[in-house]
Amino acid sequence: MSNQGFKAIPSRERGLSNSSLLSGRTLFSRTHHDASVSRSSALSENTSSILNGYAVKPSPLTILLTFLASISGFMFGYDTGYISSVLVSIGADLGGDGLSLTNREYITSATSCGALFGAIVAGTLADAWGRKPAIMGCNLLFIAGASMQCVAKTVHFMIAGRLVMGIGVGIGSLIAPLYLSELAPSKFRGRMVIINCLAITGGQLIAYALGALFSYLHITWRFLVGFSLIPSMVQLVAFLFLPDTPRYLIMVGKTNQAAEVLRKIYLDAPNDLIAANIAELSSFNSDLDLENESRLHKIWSKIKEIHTVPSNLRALIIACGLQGIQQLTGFNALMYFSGTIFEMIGFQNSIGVSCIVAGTNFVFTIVAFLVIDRVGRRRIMLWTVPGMLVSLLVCAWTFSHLDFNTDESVSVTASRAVWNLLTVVGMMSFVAFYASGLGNVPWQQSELFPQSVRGLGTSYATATNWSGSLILSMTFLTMMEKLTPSGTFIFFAFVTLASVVFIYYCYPELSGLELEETQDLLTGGFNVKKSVQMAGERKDMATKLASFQDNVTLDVV
Ligand SMILES: O[C@H]1[C@H](O)[C@@H](O)[C@H](O)[C@@H](O)[C@H]1O
Repeated sequence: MSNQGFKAIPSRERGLSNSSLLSGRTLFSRTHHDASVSRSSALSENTSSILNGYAVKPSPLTILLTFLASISGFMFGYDTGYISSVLVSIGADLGGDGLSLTNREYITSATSCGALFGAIVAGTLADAWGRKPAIMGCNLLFIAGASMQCVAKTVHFMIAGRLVMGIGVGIGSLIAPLYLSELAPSKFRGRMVIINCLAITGGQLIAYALGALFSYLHITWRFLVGFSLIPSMVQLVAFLFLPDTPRYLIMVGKTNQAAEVLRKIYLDAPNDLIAANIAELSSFNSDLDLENESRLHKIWSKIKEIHTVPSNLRALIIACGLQGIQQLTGFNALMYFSGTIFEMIGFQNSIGVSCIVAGTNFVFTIVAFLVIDRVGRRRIMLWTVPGMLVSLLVCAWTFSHLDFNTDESVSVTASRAVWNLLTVVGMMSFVAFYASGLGNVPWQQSELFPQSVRGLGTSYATATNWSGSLILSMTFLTMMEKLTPSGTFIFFAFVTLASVVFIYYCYPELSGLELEETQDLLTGGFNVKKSVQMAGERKDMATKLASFQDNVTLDVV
């Protein structure tokens, strides 16, 4: 097939934004006279939206890529999830009389430290090598890290294995949602990224459940770690045969390959439309302007671009803000320490109770999956984050009626049982509200940034996430001791209140927007009101298009 129709032209030669949208549109309408096209172009804004109309349901390739890319999410969840039961079962396997508290802390936080480092470099790697090689690179790190842990005989070697695996987790936590966002037709984008979140929470649940099962059956923890080798090998081998995202391929000028992938995503779309779409996407590609620059110069230009272009800076504030509040509102404290908390208030089976937290998290991620593209990111957040706030206050209140005496076995009186039950209900409702919104929406981060700084921007945001997770895991138990459990949960409630204000004023509705349209929206302000109005218009347009298609089908019949 000829490359002529969609030769990538540097943006400076063509002019950006609206004019480029026009060029794609005009090229398309000039070259295509199909009836279905003129009806779409009458209703749509750019070729991506027109293409979107052809994605009635996700194509087989889209489904395959979504599930295979989400293995990275599974690894993220499984690797952060199995450690709590491994720590309990290691005993003296790493030498000495068993693990000291400090060693436990080092082994646990090595993964978060590695992940923080991985997140910082991941965006730049993804831009330099491509999304697909970055996914394969993190598989190699998973495999190396897990193998090191399986054979570890000393604490130091175990920590090194956790660190190597952590770097893979950090890179994977950025690349999988980035890969999915760049691949997805915009009407499925939210759900496709949430499938990766389902894999994270599912991985955590499976790790907890297997941990409980293995310790019950007295199976060595090394098998629990070794199990993680299977999904990483599957993903590594599968990606040898799978493509990179069309947007990345266009970014590096491989337009023929991009066309091939687009054809498999939008099965019924005419070739001219795909050519026009590639021409349009190329016009957003400022990387072509830097074609002859050194790699270091390119990186520096991107760093400058993300801080000095106001719309990029706003995107950065939103992405880092959401990732920061995802962690600092305290969810992972429950994920990592719910067993400890429940033990403190007199529950016997702490691993079982931790499964309840992980299970609720997983189930409500399914709820988010079902509603995100229909209800919208902003609306979900404005409904669920206040719910988290109320649940945290309930927990603070019930904690104040409980005696946190870890040394004595507490006899369970009737009134204590009621407070215990209320505490569990408060925590489960906190987790449910979290998982329906804040647990997932921040991972839609890629849609905030334009192609040229998408890798870098998501690196900042993912690094914020891992820093928050590290801070929380290092301070939570101390906070419980110094501020009291009620005080700690009131602190989280304050952070949650501030988050509601942040979301209300700074987070526009991005559902249904093409990735290239976000930059326009964030120009001149956060434009929250305008975004809500545009979301309404897009919904109307989708309804009109659907009824138009129905009528055309009826006419044809
Ligand atoms: O989105 C995920 C998910 O909510 C996980 O359950 C949590 O452990 C992660 O920190 C978070 O990033």
